[in-house]
Amino acid sequence: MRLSVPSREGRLSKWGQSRREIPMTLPLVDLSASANAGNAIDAGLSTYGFLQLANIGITSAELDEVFRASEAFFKGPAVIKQQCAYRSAAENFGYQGLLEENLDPGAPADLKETFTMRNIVANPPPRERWPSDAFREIMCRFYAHALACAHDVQRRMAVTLGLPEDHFTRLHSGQNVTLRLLHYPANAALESLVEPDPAQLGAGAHTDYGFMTLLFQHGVGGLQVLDRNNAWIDVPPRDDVVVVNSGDMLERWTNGKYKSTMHRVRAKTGDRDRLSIAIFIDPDTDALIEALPSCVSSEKPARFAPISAGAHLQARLEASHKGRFTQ
Ligand SMILES: O=C(O)CCC(=O)C(=O)O
Ligand SMILES: [Fe+2]
Repeated sequence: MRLSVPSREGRLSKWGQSRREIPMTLPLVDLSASANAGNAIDAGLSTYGFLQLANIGITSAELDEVFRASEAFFKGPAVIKQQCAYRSAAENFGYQGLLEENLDPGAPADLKETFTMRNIVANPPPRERWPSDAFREIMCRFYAHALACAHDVQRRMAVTLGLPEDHFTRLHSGQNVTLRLLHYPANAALESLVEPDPAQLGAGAHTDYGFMTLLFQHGVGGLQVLDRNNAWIDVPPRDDVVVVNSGDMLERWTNGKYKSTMHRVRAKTGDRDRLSIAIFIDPDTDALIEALPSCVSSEKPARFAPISAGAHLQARLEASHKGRFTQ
């Protein structure tokens, strides 16, 4: 089954109407300090679809190790990148180079390169698809820990929504949970490789596809979130927080209560490359996403038709590939 992807204009105007103004600083929720973190997460995702979480359980040493491996890979030889090349949306694993993805399918291709890793603990691709054994071990360890931390957040969210604690975790085994390293080269590097279109972005405007995304930035900014006045608000990098945003499926699950907010990454114009790490917490393929009874009432009838998570993810990934990967 293929799902249609709304046009860029349609999506922009839809979010333009439903979102609140985004403050200069996103809400910050400290998981270790607040017994009511679930309520604060609920407030942030209902109001903005974005927030910052502190003390999620991942240490700066762990993050540094992943960022170091990421930097070494992206700086490394093209032959290794090609050995790990991305093959298909169905597999959702491997290296994509500059201009190989359009997160906004209606805009020029993204000025970034990525290494994507779906379901790598339960079902890792063979050894020869990885840059090295050490890289694979670092990524698998980080993936497992990040998923455990995300499950902790999901348990708090379920309780706040009046659901059994495991309501979301049991549908997020890892089958579609995806770790992604992203590299946005600075201008100098870009100019030597491609001729940038002035309208071209690091990552085109988009909403995320799944339940939620955890995003670690690393000193160099560029992430922007669209507010209801159609202004792009910078999300400055902080080493001590993870940015969390709700995706399309969580918006549907909560009947629009939690927003799947449009965001993008500016093209790098400074002299420093940007690195980020995203973990897409996406539901298992057979999960049926339909509005939670507690989010539907006579005043708020169900706004979205039920969908299968797998079909939605596949359709959005394929739209961003524009026929580049056909295997
Ligand atoms: O790299 C970033 O800061 C954001 C990337 C992003 O939004 C995505 O890959 O969905
Ligand atoms: Fe995103």
